[in-house]
Order: sequence, then C-alpha cells, then structure tokens
Amino acid sequence: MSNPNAPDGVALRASLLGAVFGASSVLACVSSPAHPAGFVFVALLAIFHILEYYVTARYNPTRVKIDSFLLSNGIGYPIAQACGILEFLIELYYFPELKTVSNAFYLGMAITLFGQVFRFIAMAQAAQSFNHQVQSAKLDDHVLVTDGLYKYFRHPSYFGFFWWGIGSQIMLANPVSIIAFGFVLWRFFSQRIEGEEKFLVKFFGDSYVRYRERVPTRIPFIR
Ligand SMILES: C[S@@+](CC[C@H](N)C(=O)[O-])C[C@H]1O[C@@H](n2cnc3c(N)ncnc32)[C@H](O)[C@@H]1O
Repeated sequence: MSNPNAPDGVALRASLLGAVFGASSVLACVSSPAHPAGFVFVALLAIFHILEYYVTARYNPTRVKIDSFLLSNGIGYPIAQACGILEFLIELYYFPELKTVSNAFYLGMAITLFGQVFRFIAMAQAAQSFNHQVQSAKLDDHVLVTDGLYKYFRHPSYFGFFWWGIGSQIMLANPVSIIAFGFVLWRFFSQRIEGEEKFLVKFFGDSYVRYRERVPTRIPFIR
C-alpha cells in the first residue's frame, strides 16, 4: 500500500503548485495586462490547494496527508473548474472587451480572497476537529467547536469556499458560470451539511442540536 504521506509526493505537489502560482503571477503582470483574470484565477487556485495542505499540516498535523492538497477531490470539482476556464477562453476569443479589467474583476477578486481567508481561519480554529472527509465515527480528540467563526457561522469553511467559488467566476466575468457555480455549490453544500449534521447530532447529541438552533450557516437559503 502506498504511503498516504510520502514526503516525495508532498514535495512534488507543493513544488508544482508553487511553480504554477509563480508562473501565473508573472504572466498576469507581463503577458496580457488588459486581460489578466485568467492568470490571476490560476494563481489563486494554486494558492488555494497549497493552503489546504499547509493549514492542515500546521493546525491539524495528525490528520495531514497527501490528499490534504484536495487535488483528487472527485471528478465533479475538476470538471467544474475546467468549465469555468473554458467559458473564460471562449468569451475572451469572441468578446474580448467583456474580459478587460473592470470593477467586476476587482469585486470578484476581493470576494475570492475573502472566501480564502475565511476558510483558512475556520480550518485553523476547528483544528483537530476539521477533517476533509466527513466523519461517520467520532474520534477521541473530536470536540464540538462553537467558538471563533463557529460562534456566528455554523459551517464557516463551507461558507468561505462557497464565496471563493462564486467570487472566482465574477472575477473571470463568466456570466454562465456565475449562475452554474452558485447553483452547484449551493446544492453540494446543502446536501453535505444535511448529511454531516446527522453525524454531528450522533456525536454530540443535545449540544449540537442547541448549537444548530442558535447559529445559522449564513449560506443563502441554507439555515
Ligand atoms: C470538511 S470539515 C467542515 C467543517 C465545517 N462543516 C465547516 O464548514 O467549517 C468536516 C468535518 O468537520 C466536522 N465538524 C463540522 N462542524 C463541526 C463543529 N462545529 N465542531 C466540530 N466538528 C465539526 C464534521 O464532523 C466533519 O467530520
């Protein structure tokens, strides 16, 4: 069986993501100053995956593994990101004026960065209770987290990623993907939260039921 935390596998992924981040950042600055959104998007995507591993390693070191980069996160995720990039490229070809730097670019980038920081803080605050795979059996060190962002948002890391995804499509000025990402992410988190909370009620009983009554998700239309 292959080692889920093989140092060579970690080093390879970290270096490749770092190289993608560096190259896209340089290209965003030099190669197409009027249309940097595609390169900025790739740079932010690389940073997202680097931080998924970094925050897990820093705040949840007993659970970190190669999968913490979230690079093999089911087929739906790469398909969705590829569709966003494809829409961007098609519209860049046919309607280049749509993709020039505008207020939407800055607004989208700000929303994406906000979502990134939010998720980072949530993962750090949940620490060993955070797990990229929804747990169906309670581990000994799994405690109910109700402080920090969790005091005001019931699922802050999902809230952060929800806005990361929508913000990235606003930044790319992708009208179709803004709507598609909003719908797909909403449906995904709606179902995931429902399933996750069944286990949280099983693990923490009344404490979780009371917490759920008190604290909303703040993801639109998911109480
Ligand atoms: C990917 S993490 C997401 C955590 C949370 N849903 C969020 O968005 O910040 C999934 C794991 O977090 C655990 N979890 C979710 N909310 C929790 C809480 N308030 N306290 C402790 N563990 C929690 C679940 O049991 C699950 O195994």
